[in-house]
Amino acid sequence: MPLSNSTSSVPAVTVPAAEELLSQGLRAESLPRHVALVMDGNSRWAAARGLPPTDGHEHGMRALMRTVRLSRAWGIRVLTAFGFSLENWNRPKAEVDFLMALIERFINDNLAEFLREGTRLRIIGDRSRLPISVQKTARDAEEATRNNSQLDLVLAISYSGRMDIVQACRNLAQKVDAKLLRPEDIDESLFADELQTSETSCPDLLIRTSGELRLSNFLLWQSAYSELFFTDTLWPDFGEAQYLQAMMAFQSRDRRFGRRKNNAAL
Ligand SMILES: CC(C)=CCC/C(C)=C/CC/C(C)=C/COP(=O)(O)OP(=O)(O)O
Repeated sequence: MPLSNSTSSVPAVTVPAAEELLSQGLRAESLPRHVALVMDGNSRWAAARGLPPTDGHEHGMRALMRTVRLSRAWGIRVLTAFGFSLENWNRPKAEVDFLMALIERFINDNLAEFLREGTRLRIIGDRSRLPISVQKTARDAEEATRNNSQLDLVLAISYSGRMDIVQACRNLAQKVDAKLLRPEDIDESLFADELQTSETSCPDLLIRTSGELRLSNFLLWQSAYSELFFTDTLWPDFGEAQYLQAMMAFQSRDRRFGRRKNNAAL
């Protein structure tokens, strides 16, 4: 099942069908439902070629779209990608401006494909800090794709996991203050309902590229039981081979969620 060519500038990739996944040693029925991505290493990729960081981000955008297409073809239901952290606002203005324009271009260039292929786009993070045109582009794309159900593509932009936890606490405190809730009513489920990810399941697999071994403030609450996969590959080089490797690793893990295997007695 080769993936159809799209109208965007990103080259199409060849995507294996379920039988091909099997031939690669993957079980199609136990792929992760939700994959989270920390797309790290764009600047190092560019520096290694004597290019400015912006070139790395440009190629990083292509790698993201390759990953979106592979995810859709493999039947992964949610892909959450860390596109810009709250801390990234401290980067040089020219790089920030470039990234904002890139995010807007990513949405505009791929909206037709999202609509055609059933991808729902959602943004999490502090969108009030985004340029007005990015806010509008994001809002319009979210509205246009809201009934799509093949793949949820969640872009974390101006995002901070800690900040999301803080704003959830504030919301709950206000509800307690307004006597809509008692403190003792607050449990994990009510708390998760206040997070920006309330509509989404927690990631089964979290991938970070570029050899860094940390979460960097990404999905802190949600990654409690995510399987972590780290690769030295720099994000712009992330492609089908690396994604398959992450899937293989995921399928080799024993997910117990703190329980004893098969509830075996001592
Ligand atoms: C949402 C969207 C359209 C994104 C496309 C572009 C993209 C992948 C952006 C990620 C931005 C980012 C700060 C990456 C980390 O690379 P880095 O500059 O920190 O690289 P380094 O670790 O080598 O310094």
